Amino acid sequence: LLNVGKREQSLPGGPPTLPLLGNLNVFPTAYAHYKFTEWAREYGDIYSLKLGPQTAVILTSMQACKELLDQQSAITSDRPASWMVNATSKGLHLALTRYSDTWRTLRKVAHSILTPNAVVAHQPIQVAEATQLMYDMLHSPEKFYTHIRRYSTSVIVSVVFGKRCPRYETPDVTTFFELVHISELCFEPGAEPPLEHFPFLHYVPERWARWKRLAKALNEIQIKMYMGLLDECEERLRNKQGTGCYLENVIEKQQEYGISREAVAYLGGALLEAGAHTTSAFLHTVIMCLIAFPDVKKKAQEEIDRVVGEDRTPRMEDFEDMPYVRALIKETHRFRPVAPLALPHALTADVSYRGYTIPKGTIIFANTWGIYHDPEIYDDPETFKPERFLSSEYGVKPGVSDKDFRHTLVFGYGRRICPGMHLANNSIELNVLNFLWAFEFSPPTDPKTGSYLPVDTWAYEKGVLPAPLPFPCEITPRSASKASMIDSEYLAATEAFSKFEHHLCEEDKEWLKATREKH
Ligand code: HEM
Repeated sequence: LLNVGKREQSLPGGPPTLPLLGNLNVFPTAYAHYKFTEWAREYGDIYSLKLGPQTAVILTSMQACKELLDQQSAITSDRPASWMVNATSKGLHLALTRYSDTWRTLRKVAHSILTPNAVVAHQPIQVAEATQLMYDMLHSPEKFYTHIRRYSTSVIVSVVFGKRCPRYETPDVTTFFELVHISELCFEPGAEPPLEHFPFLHYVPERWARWKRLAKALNEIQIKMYMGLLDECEERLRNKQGTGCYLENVIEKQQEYGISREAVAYLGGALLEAGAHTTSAFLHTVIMCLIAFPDVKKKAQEEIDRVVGEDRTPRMEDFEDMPYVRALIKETHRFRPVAPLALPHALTADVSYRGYTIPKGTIIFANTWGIYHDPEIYDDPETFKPERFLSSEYGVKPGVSDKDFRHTLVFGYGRRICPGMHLANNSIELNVLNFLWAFEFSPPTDPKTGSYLPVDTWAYEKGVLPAPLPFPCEITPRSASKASMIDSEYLAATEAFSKFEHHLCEEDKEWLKATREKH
């Protein structure tokens, strides 16, 4: 017991520890990336924390992340042992499950739809949904925040489960965001006590154990939603109304893949959970930056006006001709990374690194936020400046080596790197082009003075994947001809939508009929 909480000699240094607790008394329970970054400036790019008997190591340089997580990925690709993960998804959640045969199978199956080539097949529905997003923002701009959430959910539910969500009020969307909320509570650092180390906690009755109640609530909602969507896929296949969606393909090859029906449902659910909230959080941040930094918006709009002009809507191919818009997207990832600490990795064997011995079972946090906000690497890192990515490939300041950098840093590390990044990039590129082409974005004005109100670019949710908190924004079409083009393109998208509309509820069908008849 005397040694519990004490930092072993072989570990990298870190904040002073207390007996038994280690650093638990100072471990941040919200916005952990800020505190981890503050400690990195004091203890260096690799330091350790003791969470009772558990060790965690925090990496805050590209060199350490590359050498440990990318190059030694055979032993650094586990996830931390978690009672919560088992209780909520029986270890079948691709993003959270341990590095095991189950993970390998799920990852292989997921990979088959998410390669750069495979995602091309899903572009028509992505383009159609992005058109609806413009349509929604045109007709009810005050609800832009939820329109974006609807978009990102509908794209993944269509691609994965073959069913779209035309409204934010569509039951699948509201259920999903309820699920995301409970899930954030379940997986916040500190939500679950160290059950592996203090097994007696397993016996705490549910009414006193918040973690047990949260797990139960999450599990119930996941099972109901994912199994329901799987049932609908099977019904469409039986009725020969297949959409070509991902789960329909998996169901047909289920025996070949050797995975259970429950695992198929959880795989779909994991893709939805990992893909929808991340994409919408990024798009919200883009809009926040456009209103907070009007000079950037102006330059990006000048570029899109030059390349696309007034007479047509943007196309994916236009992106290649827009270096400034590309730089804007890279700077948004740097300025407010969607996953500031990626997802935690864990070691399946002891690792020797820079003279330290880091034991098997250690949790590794890659501090993407700390890397992207390091003043030794980026000139004025707290300023939003896409130009930095025009003057150097990775945006680093002159004289700094960028040999360890890669553009996929925001998507994580090693064997756990995000398998959905190509699908995500298509959504990001398409919508950023559409936003800049179609709309004028500005902060609300003070009714007394008429001047713009300040935008708080720090107002983010708590959690592992913090999204901007809802914020006010004035959105108007850039011209009347663009507004009417958006209406007609929305109508033209009806065909691309139709095969994903078999299982819509009555309210959705009525809403669609009404909006289509209007034009
Ligand atoms: C802006 C959008 C996105 C960002 C920034 C993002 C970022 C990330 C990050 C940082 C990780 C953790 C990697 C690690 O552990 O090192 C991750 C994992 C994952 N992402 Fe994404 N992601 C995005 C969109 C998507 C989409 C659209 C999908 C699916 C359709 C997806 C599916 C997954 C899955 C399944 C994992 C878990 C992989 C595993 O543990 O093996 N993500 N993502």
